[in-house]
This record gives sequence, structure tokens and C-alpha cells, in this order.
Amino acid sequence: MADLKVDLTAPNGKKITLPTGLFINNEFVKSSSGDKITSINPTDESEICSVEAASADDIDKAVKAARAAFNDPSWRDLPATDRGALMYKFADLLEAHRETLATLETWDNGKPYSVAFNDDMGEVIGTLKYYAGWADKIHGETIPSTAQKFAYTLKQPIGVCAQIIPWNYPLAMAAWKLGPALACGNTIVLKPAEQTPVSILYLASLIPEVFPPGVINIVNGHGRVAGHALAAHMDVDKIAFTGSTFTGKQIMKTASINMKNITLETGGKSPLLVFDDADLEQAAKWAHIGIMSNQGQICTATSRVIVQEGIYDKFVEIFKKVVQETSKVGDPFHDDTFQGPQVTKAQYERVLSYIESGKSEGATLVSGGVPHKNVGDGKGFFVEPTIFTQVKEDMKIYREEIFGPFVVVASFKDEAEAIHMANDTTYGLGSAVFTSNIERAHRVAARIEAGMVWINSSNDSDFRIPFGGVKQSGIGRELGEAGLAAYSQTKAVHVNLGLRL
Ligand SMILES: NC(=O)c1ccc[n+]([C@@H]2O[C@H](COP(=O)([O-])OP(=O)(O)OC[C@H]3O[C@@H](n4cnc5c(N)ncnc54)[C@H](O)[C@@H]3O)[C@@H](O)[C@H]2O)c1
Repeated sequence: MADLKVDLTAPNGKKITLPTGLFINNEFVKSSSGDKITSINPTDESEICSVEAASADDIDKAVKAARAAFNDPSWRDLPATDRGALMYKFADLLEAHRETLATLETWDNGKPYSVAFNDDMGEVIGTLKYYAGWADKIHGETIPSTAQKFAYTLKQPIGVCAQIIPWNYPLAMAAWKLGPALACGNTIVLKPAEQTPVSILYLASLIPEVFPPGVINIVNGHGRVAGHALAAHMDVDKIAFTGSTFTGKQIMKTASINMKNITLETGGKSPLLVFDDADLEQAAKWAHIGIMSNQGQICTATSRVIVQEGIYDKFVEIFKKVVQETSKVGDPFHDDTFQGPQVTKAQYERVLSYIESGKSEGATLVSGGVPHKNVGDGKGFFVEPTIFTQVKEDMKIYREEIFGPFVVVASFKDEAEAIHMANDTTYGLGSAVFTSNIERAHRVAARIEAGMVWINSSNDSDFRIPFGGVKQSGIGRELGEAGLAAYSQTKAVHVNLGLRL
């Protein structure tokens, strides 16, 4: 449809024709309700464009398309090696459009262009290729039983998978979800976050060059309408979600209607422990990466730095210097920018409200704590990277996920207290331990209640290694071989070799 695209000129001068429709059955279509989402540039608060937003009826159409594709021999019976080849082809196509995709990601989300181009697009392409390689290596087992029985298992796809993703890594989160689902032979309805609807539409426009109609459907829409309709749909077999713990719990409840298979990756308040035998310069640099990257909008952000008493003051001094010297806030299209704007006004205001909370609860503000107004004409959702020290365990800023360039620094006496403080949270996603004592490093790693522990690093994620949380940080694993378990099911086949009744 001619009117379902828009010609754009990005802030870096790149000209892009962007489809704006709902991507269903390899076509862009209008929303049946006429509902739209307006995408805002967080750097200057200008409007980028409006895109179609799905109604429950549109979600039903997308699910029907995915079901038809799942049952179609062109997908169902495609040899797994050929399925992998399609995934490689798609990854190559994304590589060819890397600049455009990274441009849209930066424009819509606010992350620095160098990060979008190198890190996020590297993750997208790497993850898809990694899972392309798995496609023909997913197989069952033969199981010894009795002389009269032959038993084996089949690994089969789950069916129609709904995937609901957040705004902090729009393209990378899509790749984390699409990769294992496609490798296992499922079909997909993916709903991006309403805050970042743009880059994924460009990705969708490349799908018809590779995949049969209905295999991947991408429907922008609001959480409470389109997201809810996916969770509630009786013909969706699986739901995978990344976002807030609050929404994860709602989805769990809604998805129980037909007992959907479920994977959740939700919030965190991840600890980073610094023992007095650690390399303090390295600990400070990794602590900076662990919380200030991606504008602090990382589910595994090591947002609670907990330092042994004897080195507390020295660590704070080094850490403050690293943050102030490295976290250059600015226009995300400038080469020297480390930190762009928060994704939306709501997130910006949320971070500022936690700054007020930290001050009123009596923590000590040692850096930042104010909006950053030196970009362009002073508009945009920029916050100075913020450090609070002398933080107590009952303070809101110590306990709640903030999702911004905001870190608290607390202290511990000994190893037992460090472990207690690390685990004193409802979350259990990431964690980090800095020590030069190899025995302590592994002892503490085993005791921390978290899905991931980094020893002497932080947020060093890797698509070959399982990712996910415990406690209220999620259910199931993404990435690595473990990520395949979320998208396949095991069928046991019993063969009678002569048992007569
Ligand atoms: N773990 C993460 O990676 C992650 C990512 C984004 C946000 N968050 C946390 O969540 C907070 C709020 O952010 P948010 O409001 O964008 O997150 P959210 O959980 O509301 O949104 C994430 C996704 O869920 C969808 N959604 C929302 N309500 C839904 C519902 N009832 N049913 C189905 N889908 C629904 C949204 O449309 C979006 O695609 C952040 O400040 C941060 O603390 C965490």
C-alpha cells in the first residue's frame, strides 16, 4: 500500500524509506482500528513518524498467518540445514543494511550510533548466525530400555510463538528471540515496544527476501492492547517476554488461559561486589561499564556496587573519576558520545524522581543528580550520570530497579555480609565479583542468587552463553544451547519390538 511508508532524513543525513504498517504474512497492512504510535526522537523531542498500532483483531490475523505458515510444508518439512541457510542469508542481508538499521536505532532509542552500529548490530548478526548453525544440530536421543523396546525422542518446535520485547535493545532483543525460535522451526508473532517501533519495521521489510509468508510477523502495538491480545490468544503456543517484572507477572496470569509455554526475562537490581584484594582501577572501570552503558537501561545493570569497608573511600574516589571522565553525555550521533538521552520523557522523569528520593532519604550525592542541558537547544531527555554513596539497605534507591545512569554504592564488612547483601533482593539476574583470590571468587559465585555471575568483569554478555534470571528476574534461559530448550519440546516414541500380550 502506497501510503504505508514514509520518506525520512535521519539526523546523520541518511535518507531512509520506512514502511509503517503491521507486517503480517509478508505484507505491510493497516491497523483495523486506525490506532497509531508516534515515535519521538529523545535527543530533541521531535516527531520521527507515526506507525500503525495493532488491535486485537490484527493480532488474531497475525496469529492465523503464523499458524498457516507453521502447518505449511514449505516451512514444516524444510530440511533443517536449509532452514539454517535461510537464517544465514537473513543475517547477511542485515549486515548489508547495517548502517540504516543502526541509524534508525540511534534516532529512535537515543543510544550512541557507534554502539548501535558495532555492539547492537554485531549482536544481532552474531546471534542469528550462531542459531543458524544450530538449526541442523537439534536432535533427540535413543534410550536403552528392554530387549523388546526401542525408544527414541524427537525434538520438535513448539508452534506459534509470541515474542514481546522491550525498548532498550530493540533490534538485539528481536534477534535473541527470533534466532532460537527459527532454528527450532517455529513461527513467530513479534511485538516490539511502543517506545521504539521504527528500526524493527525496516528489519521486517527485509524478511520477504528470505522467509515464506507468515513465518515471521511483526506487529507494533500498545502493551495493554496488542501485548495482552497475544498473551490471551488461544492459538498461541508459547510466549516469550522481556521487560518489567510487573508486566511479566501480568503476562503469566493472562497466558495461563491455555497454559502457554512461557519464558520471562524481567527486572534486576544486580550487585557488584568489590573485595579489598581487587584491582581497584579495573573494578571501577567495569563498574562504570556495568551501570552506565546504554544510558543505564540494561536489565542486568550492576546498579548496586557494594564495596569492602577498608577500601570504600578509595574506590569511590577512583570510580567517581572514571564516571566523570568517561561518561561523556551528548548527541548520540557524535563520535565521542558515551551516553545519549533516556529513551522517553517517562523514563527521564522516572530517573529524576529517584534522584529526589535518594536526596530525601539521606544518601550522599557525589556526582550528577541533575538533567544534562548542554545538547542542542537544551531539549531532550538527558541526565548526568549519577552516583549516590552512604546508601542504606532500606532506601528505595538501593532496592528498586531504576533503569537509568544511576548507581548506589554501599559497603560490607566481610565475605558473609557481602553474600547476604548481594542476595537481599527480590531479583536475581546479573551479579559481579571483584577479587584477586581465586578461591573466594568461585565460592562467592556459587553462593550468589543470580542467573549470571561475572568474575572480574560486568555485563560482558555473550550470545554463546546462557542468559536469564532466578527469583523475580525471570523464568527460563535465552542464548547459548540453553536457549534452544525454550523453543523446542521433547516427544518420546516407544516402539514395540515383539512384546506380545
Ligand atoms: N528487563 C528488561 O530488559 C527491561 C526492559 C525494559 C524495561 N524494563 C523495566 O520496566 C520498566 C518500565 O518499562 P516499560 O513500561 O517499557 O516495560 P514493560 O514491561 O511495560 O514493557 C515491555 C513490553 O511489554 C509490553 N507490555 C506492556 N504491558 C503489557 C501487557 N499487559 N501484556 C502484554 N504485553 C505488555 C510492552 O508493550 C513492551 O513491548 C523500566 O523502567 C525498567 O525498570 C526492563
